[in-house]
Amino acid sequence: MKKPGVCVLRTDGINCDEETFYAFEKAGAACSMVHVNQLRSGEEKLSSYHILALPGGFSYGDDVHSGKILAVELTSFLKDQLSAFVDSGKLIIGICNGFQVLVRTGLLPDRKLGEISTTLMFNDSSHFECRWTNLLVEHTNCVFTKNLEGSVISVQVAHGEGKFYTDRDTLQEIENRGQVVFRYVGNDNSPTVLYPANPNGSLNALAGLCDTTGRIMGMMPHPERYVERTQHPNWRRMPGNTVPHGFAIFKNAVAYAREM
Ligand SMILES: NC(=O)CC[C@H](N)C(=O)O
Repeated sequence: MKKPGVCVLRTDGINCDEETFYAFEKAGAACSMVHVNQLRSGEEKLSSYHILALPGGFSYGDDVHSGKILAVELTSFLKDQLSAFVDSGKLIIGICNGFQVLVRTGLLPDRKLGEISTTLMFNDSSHFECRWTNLLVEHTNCVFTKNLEGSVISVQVAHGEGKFYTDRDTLQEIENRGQVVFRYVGNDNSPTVLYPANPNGSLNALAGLCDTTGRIMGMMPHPERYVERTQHPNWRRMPGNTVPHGFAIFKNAVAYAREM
């Protein structure tokens, strides 16, 4: 069976492309590193792929606002390609900087290119947060978290601008439509807005969300950093058959794409 194709999008400052590439290849996809300029020149086309992966990092050095410049490239030079990709029902995952890009294109929360209704802003702690966090996986129609619903997973965060923020009505709509996929949880496994379990102060402890189709998902934590047991600091004390928590997200995406 032909492997689903993943476009791992690169540009200046992206630094989690290699791990994202590795995670999707391990999950059974055929990945390509594609620089945004290759899409802009026509050398590469989004339509050649089943999944668009926006990796983490510091695209364009986080100048203006983290993810902003790449978001502008996507909603201007690549608007038609991106719209066609979304309308064809394909998958998009945005991890950390990639999530910041997705909210600044308007693809999240409502697939409205160019209409920004939410943001990821500076952490309440006012500094870069880089450590492991625990996330509750909510019951949603998100393709990436199938069969993970109700579980608590451990995933790393590494960001300076991770606080999810929006107006009260938009937040209520996101909640009412069941678009919140991940929430930061404390030691009692319940969602918290309290530091340090919530590393940035995100409203409603929101760590990731999807659009209403469940095919576009963005999250601040890095699942690609936990697709091998030995990536966890306690791996020596874990059973040999431990399934790394981040891996299921990539496996779900590839399984869905195989059926497309
Ligand atoms: N790891 C990342 O993708 C970081 C995203 C962004 N540069 C921030 O610091 O918030």
